[in-house]
Amino acid sequence: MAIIEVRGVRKAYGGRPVVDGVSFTVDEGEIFGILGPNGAGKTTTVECVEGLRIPDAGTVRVAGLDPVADRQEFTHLLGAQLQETELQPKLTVREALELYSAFYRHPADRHALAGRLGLDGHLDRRFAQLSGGQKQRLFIALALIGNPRVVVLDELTTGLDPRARRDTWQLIEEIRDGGVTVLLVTHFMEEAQRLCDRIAVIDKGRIVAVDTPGGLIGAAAGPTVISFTPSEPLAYAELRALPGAVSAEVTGPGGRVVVQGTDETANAVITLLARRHITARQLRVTEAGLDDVFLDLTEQAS
Ligand SMILES: Nc1ncnc2c1ncn2[C@@H]1O[C@H](COP(=O)(O)OP(=O)(O)OP(=O)(O)O)[C@@H](O)[C@H]1O
Repeated sequence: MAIIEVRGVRKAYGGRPVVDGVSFTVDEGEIFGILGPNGAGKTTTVECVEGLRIPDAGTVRVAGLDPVADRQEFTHLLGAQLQETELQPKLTVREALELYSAFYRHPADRHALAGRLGLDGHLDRRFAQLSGGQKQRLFIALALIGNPRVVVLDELTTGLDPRARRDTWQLIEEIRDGGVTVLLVTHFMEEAQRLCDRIAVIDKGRIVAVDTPGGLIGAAAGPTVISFTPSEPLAYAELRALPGAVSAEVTGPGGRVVVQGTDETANAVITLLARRHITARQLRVTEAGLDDVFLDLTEQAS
């Protein structure tokens, strides 16, 4: 059942539409990703969901509540980790958790939450002394402290090292497994592919696709990627003309060829190479990733 319903939301700044008729629904218990290039309107969209910006047109409902008109009830329903959040540098982790839990009628158990987020060993540490990963874990704790049904996480893992990012992914999965619906804004394809049950791809203020990661990849123009380093150069036009090929390019100093297409394209590449007596080093045939889909979708729309 849908817990978030966004219908025809529009927002313009200085007459320039930055969110242009966005509609989507998020089911309870999902991790729903919002993916798109810089300036696509992702943050504006989720801030309309959070009630931090007021749409010029359209409606937002979260568990039936209007984020602006039903503000008081709404704050108990939704927890948000904001992009570029800062706290007072001298505030300790313990003080931040105490302060934020005082805002809510039924706050989560602070000690259990700190333990779950690996903050229990840092309770007396000041905000300014925390590492990037520890700050992010504190922001997640503050987003969860009101025991929300929905949590919004905006570019949560930007700036984290690969290990901290993976630890954060695990935390997000645990949050979802605890029954909380997660709305996640991200730039990272791997993150979206690994975590999200469904993804809305947004470009220039409009949604260009909504599907599961597998559904998006399956519907891509070229779901198969063939890459190899030929012993002799191959003409781009010849590769592009192969059956099912949607793109062909030579990448890197070694002249590595990357062709995107279908299984039929893979067979045609092999036939072409055999006919020309060209050896293909490190021939790889892989499924397209979400990054290929993202580039296809956002290029198509431009
Ligand atoms: N308060 C504002 N006043 C004027 N323009 C704004 C305001 N907020 C956002 N914009 C503009 O709206 C557009 C969409 O911004 P938004 O932050 O929603 O994009 P985004 O997809 O989240 O981008 P990013 O990935 O870079 O964070 C951008 O061109 C931005 O400059």
